[in-house]
Parts: sequence; structure tokens; C-alpha cells
Amino acid sequence: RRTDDQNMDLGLESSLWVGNKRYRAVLTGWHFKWTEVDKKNRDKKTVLVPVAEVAGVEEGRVEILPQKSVEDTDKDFTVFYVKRSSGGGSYGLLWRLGRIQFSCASRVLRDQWTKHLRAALKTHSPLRPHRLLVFINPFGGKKKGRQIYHSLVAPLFELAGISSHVIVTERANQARDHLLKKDLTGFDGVVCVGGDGMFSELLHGLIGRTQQEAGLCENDPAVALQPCPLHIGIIPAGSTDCVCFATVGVVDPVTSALHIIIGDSQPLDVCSVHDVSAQVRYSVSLLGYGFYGDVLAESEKHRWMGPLRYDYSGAVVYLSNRSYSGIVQYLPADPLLSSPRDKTRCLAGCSVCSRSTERLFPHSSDSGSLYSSHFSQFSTDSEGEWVSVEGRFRCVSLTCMSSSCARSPLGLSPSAHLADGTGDLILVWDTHPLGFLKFLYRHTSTQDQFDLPFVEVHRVKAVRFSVPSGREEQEYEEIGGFSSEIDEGQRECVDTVSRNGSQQHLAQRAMTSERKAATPFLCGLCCKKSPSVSVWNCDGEILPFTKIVCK
Ligand SMILES: Nc1ncnc2c1ncn2[C@@H]1O[C@H](COP(=O)(O)OP(=O)(O)OP(=O)(O)O)[C@@H](O)[C@H]1O
Ligand SMILES: CCCCCCCCCCCCC/C=C/[C@@H](O)[C@H](CO)NC(C)=O
Ligand SMILES: [Ca+2]
Repeated sequence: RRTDDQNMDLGLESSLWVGNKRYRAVLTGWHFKWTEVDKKNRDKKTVLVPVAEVAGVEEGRVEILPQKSVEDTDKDFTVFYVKRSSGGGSYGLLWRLGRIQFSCASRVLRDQWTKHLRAALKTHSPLRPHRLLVFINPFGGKKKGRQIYHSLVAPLFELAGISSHVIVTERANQARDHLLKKDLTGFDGVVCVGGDGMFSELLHGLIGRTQQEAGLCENDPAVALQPCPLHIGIIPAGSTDCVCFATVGVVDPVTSALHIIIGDSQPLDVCSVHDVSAQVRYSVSLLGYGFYGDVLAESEKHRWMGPLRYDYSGAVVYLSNRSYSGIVQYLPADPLLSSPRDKTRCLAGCSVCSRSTERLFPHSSDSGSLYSSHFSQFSTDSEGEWVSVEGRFRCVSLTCMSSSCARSPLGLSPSAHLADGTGDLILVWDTHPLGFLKFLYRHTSTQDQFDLPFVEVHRVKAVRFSVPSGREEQEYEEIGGFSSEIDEGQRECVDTVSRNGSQQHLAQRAMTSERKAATPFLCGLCCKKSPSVSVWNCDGEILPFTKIVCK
């Protein structure tokens, strides 16, 4: 890294005016600052902006939002920059476009300022994108994708000198197919304007394209995947926008556009989900069986409701009071590195993620071997012991990140890490309806949803799920009631663990006496027949199979 002193070639200092107030403005390469100077030459307030956070520099007195206007004066220039806002109860996370219009003593000085600022931007912000491929889903969320992009985002991209090729999708999977097949030369990144489903399309398209070009078969669980060269930007315009919320901290199109402009990036864990025969799927937020799968399946029938469909379907599915049999096997992550109950929060620059990256990718400069070293860990016997549990579950969820969103501000697993190579497996055993409601309700507050006797959370590197044999064929079964809250002592629990990833025996069932004793107060709903298998919710998409292997 070069220091400010070494960058004085990009530096500049002079008096500038804003209205009738005089400022001393200083550009030192890495920073641009301006200090108000009073009549006695005393310094007053200083504003300091890292050059990396300057969004654009324009000659004249320029406005961008809500509409572009230019007053072309030859001694003035306007600087646009990232301004952290305290609005929305998320101090520092909400970004706004700051703007300051300076007047210079002469046109020559004005030209010097614009030239130096632009040169500093080039030198100190090399990761900014110049050309982006933008996909807009016109039907995501409240169907405002087009409006959000054209009114809030496009003017910012234009200001930052980014040229965008915009595709408004006409069908599901168009964006994915485009990324898989079309020429992507010259693009520095791709952007989705939509929700988690659109992000998922881009993720599948880019991962698939990269493997195709490398001649690899991504559907083969044994294959070590190659990293993707392009980044994905998300302009939130969906219903849950969980990937945006969990990575940026807020769901706000302007904030996200500014992150894209300055070339910010955040690595993400991606979980591969293989069926025995079908195509691989990828998940970054929620891979959920049981409650979350049922909510998604129900909500697809009510898309017309927009984002409200999840609340409605959540209530319907909750009242249907279902639980499902399952066999879950998991490969625990190293408990010395982190834990899902350690109360940490993963933010940009997180030390757990940095240490994990260092450990997983020791030769990270060589990106070709980077993923090989990562994935090979799952095929070796030395990577620990698989644990297996079997029983009835309200839900089985695997989340690679916190999966926070507006409905659940701390998320499904508040201490999960964005890029540590692990996911959190949440097992919610069959329980009394009020117990399950308590679990769900705790997602909406700061109360610990894992501090319940029927809930387990494990930090894992891989998971296998299947339903006990015979269940796949059995379409309906009689609901035999439900267990009340159970604890370790109440479970018939035989835990045996064997090495080398082979099947262990662990029978873990809720006490049948408890199940019988529980009074089904939601009687009308409980007496209905219910399907014996649920579906998987993979980041908002339904998977067409129940037996999966995830890593
Ligand atoms: N033109 C289109 N017509 C129909 N479906 C589309 C179109 N473009 C994209 N899709 C599909 O719509 C699905 C949902 O879109 P999106 O994720 O943007 O919104 P959402 O479901 O409301 O939000 P969230 O995923 O955050 O809950 C995506 O899975 C995507 O494949
Ligand atoms: C009595 C109050 C009940 C409130 C229940 C709150 C539970 C909220 C948990 C939300 C988790 C969302 C995880 C995100 C999943 C996304 O991948 C997916 C696609 O957008 N969204 C959904 C809803 O499946
Ligand atoms: Ca993770």
C-alpha cells in the first residue's frame, strides 16, 4: 500500500467556496477533505471522504436525484460521495448519495480539481465496475423492479460512468440461461434487480457457466468446482430479499447501487445440493425441509398476494400442524473455530471468515487450486465423524449465512458466518404447537430461538437427508398428534457414531406417551390427513426431490 505522502502527485490543496462560506479543500490521494474556515482563518467542521467512496465528479452545479439537472458554470464542480445515514434505525448501514457543489477562484483551478479527483479515483478505486449486465425481474416482490432500477439506480450508474446492458426478463430462468449461453465478454459484473429467486438464477448461471468453460460436470458431487470470475450485485426488489439484507444489512436499492459503484464485494458460502441423479442446485440462504418447504409450496399458489403470500402461507402451514420423519446426517465443523451459539455477528472484514479463508485456501493466490482444496476436505476420511439422527421434525433447516431479513432481523441463525465454509443446521423436533409458535416468534425478536428443549443447532460442513424407507411412497398418513416440548431425558435416544462417514445408528424419537397425552387444541386442522413427506425450500425454489447430499 502506498501512503498519502507517496501520493502527493495526485494531491491538491486550495480554497473553495460553497455559497459564501470558504473551505480549505485537500486531496491527498486516499482522501478528499474539506474544512470550513471562518473569517479569522480558524478551522471549523471537517468532512473527510475516502476517495474510494467518491461516486462521481461533475463539472458545473449538478443534481442527480430525484432528477438530473445541470447548471453549467465554468468555475463550479460537484462531488458525489457515499454518505452514511442514521435513518432507518441502522446507523451507518443505510447509504445515501452525498453531494457538495464547490466554486473555484478560476476555471483553471476547477479543471485541476476535476482532473485530480478523477485520477485519484482511477488509482485508488481499481475494483470499480465499468460495464454491467443487469437483469430486471418485472414480477418480483411488489412488481416495482423496473421503476426501482430506472428511477433510483440507473442515474447513479450513469454518474459513476458505468455502462449497463439491461435485460427485462420475460420468463423465469431467462437470466440463468443467458449467463449459461451468451457472450459475456467485456462485462465486469452482473446485477439482479429482484429478490432471492433472481439472485439464485444468476448464481446458478454463473457457477454453471464457469464449470462448463472449465470442462467440469457440476452435477457430479465428486467434482471440485472452479471459482466464478464475475461478481453479482443485488438491487433488492423482491419479497424477502434475504441475501441482500444479510450481506448489506439493509434492503435499500440506493445503498446497494452505491456498494456496486465503489466496487465493494463480500464473499459468500455456497452450499451445493445434490440429488442422486438430477441436477445440482445451490443455496446461500435457506435450505429448509418441513415448515419452510411447506410455506414455500403453499405460497406459490398465492403469488398474486405479493410479499404478503409468505405471511398468509406461514399461518396456513402453522395451523396445519405438520411434522415429518427424516434421517439427518451431518459432518460437524471444527468447534474450536466458532459456534452457532457464540453470539458473534458476522460483518464485513469478519475475523472468523478471514481465518477460515486462510485455512481453507492456503494458496488463495492460485485460484485454480483454491476450490479443489476446499472441496477435497469432504472426500477425505480425516475430516471428522458424521453424526446421524432420526426422528420426527417440524423443520430441518440449513443456512450458510444468518438469513436475516425484515421478518427476522437477526435471522435464522444470528451467529452464522457469510464466508467461513460452514453452514448452520437447525433441527426442530416435533413439538406441541405452542412450543413451535414460540420458536417461530423468537425469530422476530432478540430472544434466542435455539434456547428451547426441542431445538438443536450444529455448525456443519456437510449434510445428508433422507426419509425412512417406505415413506417416499406413502403419500398420506394419519397425524397421530404431536409431542409436547421434549428434552434430552425424554427422548429415547441411542447415539452411536462411527468413523469414515459410514451410516451410524442413532434413533431419537419423541416420547410416544407425550405425543398421546398432548391435546390437539387445533382439532379441526389436526384431524386432517397430511402428506408424509415435505419438500425442500432451496433459497425460495422448491426442489423436486427429498433425498439430498449437501456440502
Ligand atoms: N419475467 C418473469 N416472469 C416470471 N417469473 C420470472 C420472471 N423473471 C424471473 N422470474 C422468476 O421469478 C421468481 C421470483 O422472483 P424474485 O426472487 O425476483 O421475487 P420474489 O420471489 O418476490 O422475492 P424473494 O425471492 O425475495 O422472496 C424467480 O425465481 C425467477 O426465476
Ligand atoms: C408468530 C410469528 C411467526 C413469525 C415467523 C418468522 C419466521 C421468519 C423466518 C424467515 C426466514 C427467511 C429465510 C429466507 C429464505 C429465503 O431464501 C426465501 C426466498 O426469499 N424466503 C422464504 C420465505 O422462503
Ligand atoms: Ca457460513
